[in-house]
Amino acid sequence: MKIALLDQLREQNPIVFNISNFVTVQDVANGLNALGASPIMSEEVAEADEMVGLAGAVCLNLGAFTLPQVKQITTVGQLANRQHKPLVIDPVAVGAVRFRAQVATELLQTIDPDVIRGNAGEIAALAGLDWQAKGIDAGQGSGDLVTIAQTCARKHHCVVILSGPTDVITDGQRTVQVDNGTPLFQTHVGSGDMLSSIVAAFCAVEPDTFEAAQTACLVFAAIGQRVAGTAERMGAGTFITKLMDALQFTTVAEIEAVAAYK
Ligand SMILES: Nc1ncnc2c1ncn2[C@@H]1O[C@H](COP(=O)(O)OP(=O)(O)OP(=O)(O)O)[C@@H](O)[C@H]1O
Ligand SMILES: Cc1ncsc1CCO
Ligand SMILES: [Mg+2]
Repeated sequence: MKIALLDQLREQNPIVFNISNFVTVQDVANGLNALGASPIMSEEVAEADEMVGLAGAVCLNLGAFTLPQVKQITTVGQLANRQHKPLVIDPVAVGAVRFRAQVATELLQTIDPDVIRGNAGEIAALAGLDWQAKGIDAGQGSGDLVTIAQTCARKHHCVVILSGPTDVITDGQRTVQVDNGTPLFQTHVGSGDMLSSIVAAFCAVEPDTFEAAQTACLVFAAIGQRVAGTAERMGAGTFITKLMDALQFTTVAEIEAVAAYK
């Protein structure tokens, strides 16, 4: 685990090009910015080539697309592949909505992501395994999470992050599990979207995407865990405010002190 990559990220301040959703776009921009990356968003396909060109990595969030946006998302993904920029996909609610699953499946036939980041319901759907997803949430299932993540990684030939109380990060062969975190993440819609964009930021500074992905998960979850530990009864509003502060100020040493992974 290369936790020191956080210092490298802050030093390099990589540009991360995000196609976000209208629900969480501001969290994604401010989360990246607070951590030390440089976010940029766009909805216009005419500037896609230039945008991908200036980015260190690209994150495509499938949270609330329209059909014209699917065209833009596909073009941006293809440009990222062509320009050899790391590409992260967040397949929001593909386990709960058939239309989304169909669009995501088609997208994955035309572009090659470096990382797919989703919760159990989303990753199980892309793995083709049984699970009862609930809207944007993970939902219920009885399958083994490591097996689900590995199946998805082997099927789509990329690194997969299955996030939740424990994050599973795998390239289909190697697997790491991050136990840090706090249930407070679930009180803020967009925690997952922030994580996906932060994974892209780490991919921009570390060519080994398996290393980048696991470090991003550990850094984000450990920072949230430290925030949760600062008050006995913290609510959703305070958590996100303090999380933004902590993304900015938490040091590598402070993360190393709480890091829990196997
Ligand atoms: N119960 C939990 N305990 C500890 N950490 C958690 C818990 N649930 C989620 N997390 C953490 O929250 C972050 C977001 O992951 P999550 O799986 O909730 O994403 P998501 O379902 O896509 O969220 P959303 O779509 O609402 O943005 C990750 O860092 C994960 O480790
Ligand atoms: C609530 C919601 N609906 C579509 S996207 C989104 C935010 C989580 O990605
Ligand atoms: Mg999500």
